[in-house]
Amino acid sequence: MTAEKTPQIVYTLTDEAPRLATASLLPVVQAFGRHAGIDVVTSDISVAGRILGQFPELLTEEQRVTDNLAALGKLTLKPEANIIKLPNISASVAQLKAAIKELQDKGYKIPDFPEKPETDEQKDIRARYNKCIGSAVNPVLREGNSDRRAPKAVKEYARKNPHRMDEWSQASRSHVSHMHDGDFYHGEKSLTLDRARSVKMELITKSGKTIVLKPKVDLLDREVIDSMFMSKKALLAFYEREIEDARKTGVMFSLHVKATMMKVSHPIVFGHCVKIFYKDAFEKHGKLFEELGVNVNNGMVDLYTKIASLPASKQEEIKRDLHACHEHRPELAMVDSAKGITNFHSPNDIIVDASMPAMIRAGGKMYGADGRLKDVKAVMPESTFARIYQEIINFCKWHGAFDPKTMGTVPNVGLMAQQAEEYGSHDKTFEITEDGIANITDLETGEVLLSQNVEQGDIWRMCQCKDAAIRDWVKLAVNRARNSGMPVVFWLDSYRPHEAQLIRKVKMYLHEHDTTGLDIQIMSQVRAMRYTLERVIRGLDTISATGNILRDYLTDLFPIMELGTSAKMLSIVPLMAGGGMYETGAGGSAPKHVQQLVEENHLRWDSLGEFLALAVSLEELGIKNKNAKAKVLAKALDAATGKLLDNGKGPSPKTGEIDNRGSHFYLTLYWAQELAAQTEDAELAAKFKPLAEKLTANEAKIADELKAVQGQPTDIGGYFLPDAAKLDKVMRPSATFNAALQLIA
Ligand SMILES: NC(=O)C1=CN([C@@H]2O[C@H](COP(=O)(O)OP(=O)(O)OC[C@H]3O[C@@H](n4cnc5c(N)ncnc54)[C@H](OP(=O)(O)O)[C@@H]3O)[C@@H](O)[C@H]2O)C=CC1
Ligand SMILES: O=C(O)CCC(=O)C(=O)O
Ligand SMILES: [Mg+2]
Repeated sequence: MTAEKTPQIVYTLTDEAPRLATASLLPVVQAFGRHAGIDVVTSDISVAGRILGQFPELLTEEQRVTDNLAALGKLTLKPEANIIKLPNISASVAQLKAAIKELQDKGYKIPDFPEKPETDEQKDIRARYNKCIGSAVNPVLREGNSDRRAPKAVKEYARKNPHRMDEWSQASRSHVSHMHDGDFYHGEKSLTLDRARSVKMELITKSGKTIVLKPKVDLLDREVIDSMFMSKKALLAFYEREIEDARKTGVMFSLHVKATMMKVSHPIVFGHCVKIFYKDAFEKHGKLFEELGVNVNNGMVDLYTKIASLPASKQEEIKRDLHACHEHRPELAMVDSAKGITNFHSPNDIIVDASMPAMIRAGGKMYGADGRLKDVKAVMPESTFARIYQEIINFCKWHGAFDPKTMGTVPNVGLMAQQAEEYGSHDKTFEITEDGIANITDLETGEVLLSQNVEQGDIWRMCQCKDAAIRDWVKLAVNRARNSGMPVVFWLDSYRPHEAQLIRKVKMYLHEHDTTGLDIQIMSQVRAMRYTLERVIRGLDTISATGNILRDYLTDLFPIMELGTSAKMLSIVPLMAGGGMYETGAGGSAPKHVQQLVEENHLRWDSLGEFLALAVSLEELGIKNKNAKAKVLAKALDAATGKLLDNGKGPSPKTGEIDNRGSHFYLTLYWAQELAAQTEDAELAAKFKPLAEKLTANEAKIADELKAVQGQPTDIGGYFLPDAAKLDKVMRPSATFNAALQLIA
């Protein structure tokens, strides 16, 4: 991004499949945009780029990259912001280490990841790397609340071309297990501030020490703050019970967390489960594991990597002992049964928002080690949100699988602005070192605002939610209700202290709007799910207005049921400062897709989310800058996207059939045809006519050129930092298509 010129649309360069797709789509977008006087500039916020941005002093002049994320974060606070944000990796420690290794191998002199930082220098390095772990991008850029929905054309397409849904049986034994006490829900305390205050978080230990965990947090007037903890004792007892229950009853065991977004608490929650499951082996080898620095909060992959340095016989012994644990444990659900990757391999492999819908779509089943689909106990320790999944499972058992041909749609209006709720909790989450009292205390007056009795090992955290963010969220929900004609349900549980505070604010802020004729209700999550599903099967639509976690969970869950994937969602973040961020889809960066490209030169990534986001971005830009050409581009793009869906020109997962590049070609063809045919702007029509003609005449030839490259391995020169020239060559393999694009260059 250049500082001297104000970019009009910022297109982010991210990771994995979306990064690859960008190499093919962006040149088209830039070429089209130019004719409306729009500069489409890029901003690299990939995990590799973010790592390099942390160590400018260790890099050569050419290697150095600017801190694009910080710059983009600032841009979101300006009214002219117009950002297209593609999904990016929220890195686990294992992924981060792999990225560091790749960069080092490429000659970037960045330091190793310090496992156990001791010196000040190591601590500094670790602190910089910590900024690149987990969900590090989204909370910075999402300076607005979230509006995610399936556009009408997409929903219609799904109704006409329903995806596969596996059957549900009433005899299914699949279920969700969550804690009934001792979790974050159970002991939560919450209040709304009476004025701006600065607070500290401190632990007064039983032995009389005062440990300041967070010296200062500045809070705004009317902000909601929460203090909550998860009891380690209760969590371990819960795991013991559920593991044993799965064994006794003969269902598979699976664990589901969101370790990327809850990047401090959930890895700990995950690690405890692994240690309990393999308790005997951990008891026997615990000391050795400690010496090796094994940390299964990062998954069993960490253990296997670290023991690889041991003599072969010792490794064998450990593996035998781990294996022996399986004899008195239930069968474990697999992430990849062909490769022997279990549910415990890495916390990032079992991200709730993606893993639970996949299980529900598969008739409540997951894969076992033998590659067969089986009933499963889905363990999600935190009760707050786990219950919605049990409710939808109950519903499927009773009513059978959803029917994409007839089911209604469930758009979401999600609270996430200004680091709302869990997003802002990472630097306020602590693993308690000693029994004591955990206080949130006013720095000036010494008043203890919220207090909890905690024990060693408990996870204590504070969440915040700013008043302005809540007010904006209510406004967005009302606007969406008005514009769509759909009822809105706020999924809020009055028994949960944080949400009781929100309910008061929602009721208050609803009065700021004209809600005549609108159907707006507030229900606890379980009731809201039931109510919504009763409508869904009757073909009725219902907007869910939720907090941050359910925003994430529901915007994968419903799209996956309705459309087969969350890639087809329109995902808008109206920024509170007046700008817009247009996210693409609601899912992730599909690492499996990269593997297929490298092995078979086929990219199955569907850029529909990008097409939808781009159309809204262009339209907004047209409205704000009074740029009529941008509006024409937007309208033509929407029409082209509709045509692409109607003609079935989305990518196929199968090598040898149309892939991502093929679908980009068809989008370009239809977009050019629409522009050539429209009558609103004669100049644009004249400009795009030759391109439309050329592409139309060469359709078969280009489609063949794009298919011909498939079926053999290819090289993009890296995983986290692909080689730009190689990427360009792989992602733009049709000479005829590339030459045609020159017509509008
Ligand atoms: N907004 C963001 O930045 C987000 C980032 N992430 C990050 O993405 C990474 C991977 O997450 P994971 O949980 O595996 O989820 P993904 O959404 O990347 O993958 C799950 C599956 O969804 C399908 N899918 C998702 N998007 C598309 C698309 N555009 N086209 C076609 N299929 C698609 C694919 O299924 P199939 O191939 O079977 O068809 C894919 O294997 C993590 O690092 C995670 O943190 C996750 C969510 C949002
Ligand atoms: O920030 C992340 O890691 C993922 C966010 C996500 O899954 C979503 O926004 O749907
Ligand atoms: Mg998500």
